Amino acid sequence: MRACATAFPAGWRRTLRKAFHSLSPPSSCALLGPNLKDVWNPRDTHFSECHHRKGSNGYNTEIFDGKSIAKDIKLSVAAEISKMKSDIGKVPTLAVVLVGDRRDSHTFIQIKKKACDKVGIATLIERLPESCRENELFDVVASFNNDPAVHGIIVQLPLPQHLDEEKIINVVSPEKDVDGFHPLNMGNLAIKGRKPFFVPCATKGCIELLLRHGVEIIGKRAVVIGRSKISGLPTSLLLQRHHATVSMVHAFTRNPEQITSEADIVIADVGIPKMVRGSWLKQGAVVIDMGVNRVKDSNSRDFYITGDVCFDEAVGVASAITPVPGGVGPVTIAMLLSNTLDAAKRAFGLTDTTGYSSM
Ligand SMILES: NC(=O)C1=CN([C@@H]2O[C@H](COP(=O)(O)OP(=O)(O)OC[C@H]3O[C@@H](n4cnc5c(N)ncnc54)[C@H](OP(=O)(O)O)[C@@H]3O)[C@@H](O)[C@H]2O)C=CC1
Ligand SMILES: Nc1nc(=O)c2c([nH]1)NC[C@@H]1CN(c3ccc(C(=O)N[C@@H](CCC(=O)O)C(=O)O)cc3)C=[N+]21
Repeated sequence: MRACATAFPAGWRRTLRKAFHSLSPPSSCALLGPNLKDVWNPRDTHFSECHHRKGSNGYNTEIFDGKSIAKDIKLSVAAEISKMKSDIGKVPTLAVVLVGDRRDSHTFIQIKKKACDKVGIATLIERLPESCRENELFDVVASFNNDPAVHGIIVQLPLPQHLDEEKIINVVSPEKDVDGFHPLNMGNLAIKGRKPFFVPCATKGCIELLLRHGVEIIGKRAVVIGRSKISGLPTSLLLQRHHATVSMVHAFTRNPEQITSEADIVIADVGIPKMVRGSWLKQGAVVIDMGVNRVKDSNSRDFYITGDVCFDEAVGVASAITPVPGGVGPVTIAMLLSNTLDAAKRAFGLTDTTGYSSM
């Protein structure tokens, strides 16, 4: 803590100290319920409609529909916000910080803003130039931390190279950290029995897809390919809290296909288009493809979106797979809305949660 704090200016040290003192949610934290189980059951779990595709071997693969699950979650978030508005005259507010001009980041922010507008979440978007100094970014985050009218804060990643991502994530108030990237939230996710304020949205999206389709996780072998803080690492942590036996594959893993081919559940979060081949999968495995990669079409000047898994090869081998687009992505956005609603409920002293934020 001391080594970390000395790197910040005086005002920031105060903010940090305040954040660290108010951090650890008590184990009886009402938001997450007094007797948190390590298995997270979304309140409205119901099994989604099935779509199938037949492989060349005649084996059917179920295609999980992320869009319809996202729609369902958004409807229940919108209904709660509408009730909140009529009961107390307030709505949740999400603050978004966007640094630089990355096209993909602008697209993601547009998607998030549109989704917020639809369910009644107010947004404040702060755009900073690519060249902005670390202190300017700290100041923006601090002003959102200190503003009681702001309930959730996200700093869109990746940041330009000269900015230290970890330092900036550290100063987002953990109670407003709807991305769930703050080390306190990540640490509490890692430790059995502890309750993070928020779980990262893509991770929740991934587990929600499994639960809604009745995929058994307890005791299963799961492999997560990728260990980023945005999705690979927290997804492995949440899977272990659901009692899966989890292996991690990363850039230094030798023979990844040997590990994936023994897994009941394969989660790909690498950022390499179609890296996971059909031959990497066990017959009957459930595959969650978190990759969202923009690839140039060889026949035109257009780009198309594809996942980390070779979808056509996986059909006929996997028992189920998420498509890209239309799989984890839309559920991730829905989870951001749900986390923001929960942040506002906490701030307003409304303890009932949507059931999507806790475990
Ligand atoms: N659907 C959604 O909601 C979301 C989708 N994404 C998508 O997920 C993908 C990954 O994004 P992100 O996690 O931010 O990426 P990062 O670049 O932060 O992380 C990539 C991870 O993949 C690992 N990796 C890289 N090359 C290999 C390889 N050859 N074999 C095995 N592992 C490898 C890296 O390992 P190492 O740690 O050793 O470097 C690293 O852990 C992207 O396509 C992104 O768009 C991301 C977030 C949300
Ligand atoms: N602070 C922060 N939080 C994040 O959660 C975060 C981030 N930074 N940086 C980038 C990654 C990526 N990510 C995605 C979210 C939704 C879709 C999504 O909606 N995908 C659609 C397609 C989107 C499109 O058309 O481009 C789909 O898969 O169907 C994808 C990727 C969140 N991330």
